[in-house]
Amino acid sequence: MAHSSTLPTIDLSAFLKQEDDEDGWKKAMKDIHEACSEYGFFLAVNHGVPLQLMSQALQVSKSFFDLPDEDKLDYSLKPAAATPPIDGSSTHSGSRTGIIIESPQGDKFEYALRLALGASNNKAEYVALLVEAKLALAYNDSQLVVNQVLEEMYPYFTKLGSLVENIINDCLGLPPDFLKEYNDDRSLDFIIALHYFPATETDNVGKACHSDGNSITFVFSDGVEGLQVYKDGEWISICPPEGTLVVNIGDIIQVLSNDKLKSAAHRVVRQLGKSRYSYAFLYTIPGDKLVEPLPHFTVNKGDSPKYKGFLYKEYVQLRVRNVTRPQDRVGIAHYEISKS
Ligand SMILES: O=C(O)CCC(=O)C(=O)O
Ligand SMILES: [Fe+2]
Repeated sequence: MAHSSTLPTIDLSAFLKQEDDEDGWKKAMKDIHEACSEYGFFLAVNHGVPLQLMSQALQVSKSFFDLPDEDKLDYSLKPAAATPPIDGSSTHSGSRTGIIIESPQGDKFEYALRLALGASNNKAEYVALLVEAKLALAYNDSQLVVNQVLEEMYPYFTKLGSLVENIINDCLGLPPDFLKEYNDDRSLDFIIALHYFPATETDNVGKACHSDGNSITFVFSDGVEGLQVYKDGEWISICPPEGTLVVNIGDIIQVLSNDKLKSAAHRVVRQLGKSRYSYAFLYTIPGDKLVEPLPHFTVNKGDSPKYKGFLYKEYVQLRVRNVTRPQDRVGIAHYEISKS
């Protein structure tokens, strides 16, 4: 297993090529299992997303975020106009307005809007877009350029999400297609283009320490460092080479697997004098799914569940409800069953 910035780098080509490569396949499975149990993160190469598309996406993102704020805010949905926030308070984080290019239609959208606002409460601006809502967009020139690239990227990431989910299914020893059948609706997956501002002398928080609330996340960035993963009391800086994807397990998989796989804490630290651009693709599950430790990892093995069950949408709402009060933010520990 190669290590880059101490995170394992895994070659996914064995899963993507036509001809059989049983050895490559077995090795990658073993490496992914180890990485996801130990770090909750790995780096992926030969992942099937065209490298040229990834670099084009970063270019497009830079030109979009370079627009004057007034122009960008024209594309922003005002959250207050969308719906009253869940707890009656403002969902705006205060420091910057999230830039959401979206069409305000239906629950799914509003849910995703809150999700996106909640996910980025720090010194970054971002464009978030639901995979399935893209067709409802009213295009204009500036949106078009971002959207074209996003649209082109979706099928690759959706395919990759399903591939990695399947690998995880097999790593966990679940019945074939178990996770695929559980996670059978792609409409809440979304992609975020992020722009982190340069750090100041007094503030370098780009994204505060968090674990991802979804199922699996894929991130790529412009080579400026910033992402850090927490492991054994230390922060590991991750700066993957261009074209490499950062893949991480989210809270859902951690709960389903009763902690067999890890949803690791991570953060983004801004650099002095440098902007940083990244994209995150969030593979989620439908909001009405019950998330609880599966019997395969509890009763069937004589182990106690480590979490109470919950509906995914309830968890999302809890996560974003206190976006203005970081001290009240809720993470997966909220559902932990205490050991005493
Ligand atoms: O920008 C990054 O590198 C990571 C973003 C992230 O952690 C997230 O969107 O959850
Ligand atoms: Fe994250």
